[in-house]
Amino acid sequence: MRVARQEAGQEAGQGGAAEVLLEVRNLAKAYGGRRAVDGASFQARRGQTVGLLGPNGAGKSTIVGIIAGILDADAGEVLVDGRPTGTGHHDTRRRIGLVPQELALYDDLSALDNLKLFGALYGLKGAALAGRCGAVLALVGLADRARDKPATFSGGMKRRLNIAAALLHEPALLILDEPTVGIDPQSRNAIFDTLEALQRAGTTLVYTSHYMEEVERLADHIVIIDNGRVLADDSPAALYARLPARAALHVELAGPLAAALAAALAQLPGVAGVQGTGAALDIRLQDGAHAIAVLDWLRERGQVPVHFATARARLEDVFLDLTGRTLRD
Ligand SMILES: Nc1ncnc2c1ncn2[C@@H]1O[C@H](COP(=O)(O)OP(=O)(O)OP(=O)(O)O)[C@@H](O)[C@H]1O
Repeated sequence: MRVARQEAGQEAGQGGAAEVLLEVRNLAKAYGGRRAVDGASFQARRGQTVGLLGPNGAGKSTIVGIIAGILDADAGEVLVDGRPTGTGHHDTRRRIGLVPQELALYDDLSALDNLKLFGALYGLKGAALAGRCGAVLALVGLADRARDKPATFSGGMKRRLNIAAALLHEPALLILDEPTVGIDPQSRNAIFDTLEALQRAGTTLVYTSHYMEEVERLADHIVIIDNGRVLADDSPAALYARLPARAALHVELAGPLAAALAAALAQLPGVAGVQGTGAALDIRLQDGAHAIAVLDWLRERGQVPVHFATARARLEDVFLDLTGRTLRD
């Protein structure tokens, strides 16, 4: 998959490093007095998948709305292929497809007629429109449901139809705003299959999510957003390398741990942090070897775990380290 994406960049004539397709510079937007986006900058190279990761309210939808030209920024600019997007720049906007969080489908029309309607809005007609409708339905795995109405679809199937609609005009950049929220695992996998096919074809993707595991699976670059600001902008491997805690120990005790013991636990050598209250604790460790010493320390104080498990650190912990909060509080 990565090889195919590199080739897509090379076809664009850039040799090893693909050229920048999307450039977001110092975006800012406030609603009333509240800053939703506060000086956010990042790039997507051609053929790359950028994961925009942040908790609810971080500003992701506002950023992608500005990129897609459906919201105006207070400051900053968005360039696609070096040219501005936004009001009055229809040619550039045509290079972008947006799959919004809110579904935009007509329940009374068949899946195919929905697509014909969206395609007509992009100026497609006749055989070209029919061909694109067939191609995008096949890509999202809904070819056999073309004549059915979205009213009869599951939430995940509706979302796949929404992705199909955003692809009709063959955008170079596809933006997906939390496309898997509230859908069944089967549709989630179907969406990932579709996105991986698009990656192989060289489409640049911007994927917003508050699920690190999704971003980690799909993205070759991760931009972490909180309070409208970019906190980190790196490859998954580089983000892993930053983690001060490389392992985690989950412990369930017979009863709640006294506050004084919890405080002492957090100070033990090799312990990078303790989360959780009561009997269930998540202890972050500089490396997995410290788990034995921590378990011994607890046992010596009469705190024998009823259950424990160790795990390697997750990329999600990068957010915790940056903000002191989890992605999903
Ligand atoms: N139309 C609006 N009017 C007022 N405030 C808004 C509006 N849209 C967003 N906000 C606020 O701006 C901030 C950023 O919201 P945004 O929807 O961009 O975040 P998000 O990261 O996409 O979150 P979510 O995952 O919940 O959609 C939040 O504080 C939100 O309440």
